[in-house]
Parts: sequence; structure tokens; C-alpha cells
Amino acid sequence: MNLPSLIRFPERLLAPRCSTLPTNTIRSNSVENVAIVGRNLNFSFTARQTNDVRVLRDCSLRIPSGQFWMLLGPNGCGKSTLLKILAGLLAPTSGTVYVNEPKSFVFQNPDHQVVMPTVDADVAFGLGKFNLPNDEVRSKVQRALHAVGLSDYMKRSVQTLSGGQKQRVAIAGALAEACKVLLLDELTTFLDETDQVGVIKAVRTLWTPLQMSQHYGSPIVWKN
Ligand SMILES: Nc1ncnc2c1ncn2[C@@H]1O[C@H](COP(=O)(O)OP(=O)(O)OP(=O)(O)O)[C@@H](O)[C@H]1O
Repeated sequence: MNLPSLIRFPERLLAPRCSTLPTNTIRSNSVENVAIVGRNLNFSFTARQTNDVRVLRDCSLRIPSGQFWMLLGPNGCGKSTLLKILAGLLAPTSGTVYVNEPKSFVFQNPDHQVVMPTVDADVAFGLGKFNLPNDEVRSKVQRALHAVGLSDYMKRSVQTLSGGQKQRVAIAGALAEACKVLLLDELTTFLDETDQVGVIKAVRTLWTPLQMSQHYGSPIVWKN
């Protein structure tokens, strides 16, 4: 995959020099405001009946905090694969990757992600690991759902939602967890143009106070 042709607004791409840089080297080299670093990423799918499918070849990228980036490229060129590597769902065949934590990945198909019976329970699901008081969970869920325009859907069964609404519930779950990196796979699958703009505004609304109070930004990478 030719990465520079896929990422819009690149600030600086790392020169591909070494394919086996240890992760701790990336961490120590990374300046405070870098959220994603990938170096010389290679990835192949191993197929039994056909030759291995080589998807990524020496991909390097560096994404500073506080920016929206978009992966662009033709069908099958490896955009989802790269996002899954950044999300930690796939391990690269070689190369190194660093992504600021916590990070969230929103699947192309929200049915793979929206798992609880009601909207508010689903948004609260990821907060379970933080052992927060109920009031705080409720407040985070309300803020996140408000940000994605679903305040009136708190008690709705997720089965009754449209694809775009489910996608917004999945994004609300990621926002509620105050992730520092949000990876969105195919934002355009279910959301119409107005909803896409709405979601981007929502993300900015919810993240701006975080950026101001905690002095870090939150890059969003989404595939289009
Ligand atoms: N599990 C798999 N086994 C073998 N090959 C796969 C597998 N998953 C994906 N591929 C192949 O890897 C390549 C990259 O797939 P990927 O889904 O990353 O592309 P993409 O750029 O996201 O495509 P699209 O824009 O169509 O969603 C494709 O050629 C695809 O056929």
C-alpha cells in the first residue's frame, strides 16, 4: 500500500529506514504530542488455498495529537487492515506500532460492536472496567449520547435502531470512555452526509474540554 496516497493532510511521514525498531524506542522517541507512530509495517494474510495476500508493505506514519486524519484509497488496498493494526486487533507481520492509550475502534458494521439490549446500557458497557460510581457513569453516558444527538434514545432497544443510529451509539461508547485515539472504520457506511458532519461536530464538542483541561489532543483516523 502506498501510504502517502492514502492519508490526507500528512504533517510528516517517517522515512522507512529500519523494519524492526523496538516499541520502547518508539515511545522514548515520540514527542509529547504524537499519538500514533507506525514504522515499516508489513502485513500479509496467510491463505491456505492461494498464495499469501500481501496487504501492507513498509508503511510508516506519524500522527500528531489533536488532528483528524483520513485514510483514502481504492477498494482492497489495505485501509481496514491498517486501522485494525493500529487498534491492536491484528499484529503486523513486521514493523512497529505505537498508539496512545486509551484508544477506541468503531467497526465498519456497528452490529459487531453494539452488544447490549438498550442504548444507555451499551454506551455504559465500556465504562464498566473503570469502577465508577453510578452517577458518574450516568453523566458520562448522557453527555456522550447528547453529543451524538441521541439524548432521546437512552432507553431504546438497540434492535430498533437504524444502521446510522447504531453507529452513533458505538461512537458514543468510545467518547464516553474519553479515548485519546478514535479509529473509525468507514464512517460513511451508514451515516448520511448530515450525520457524518454531526458526528464529527459531536466528537469535537466532547473532546475540546478534555484537550483544554488535560493538555492533550485526540487524533481521529477514519477510513472513507
Ligand atoms: N481474512 C482475509 N484473508 C485473506 N485476505 C484478506 C482477508 N481480509 C482482507 N483480505 C484482503 O486484504 C486486502 C486488503 O483488505 P482491506 O479490507 O484492508 O482493504 P480496504 O482498503 O479496507 O478495502 P475497502 O475499501 O474495500 O473496504 C484485500 O485484498 C482483501 O481481499
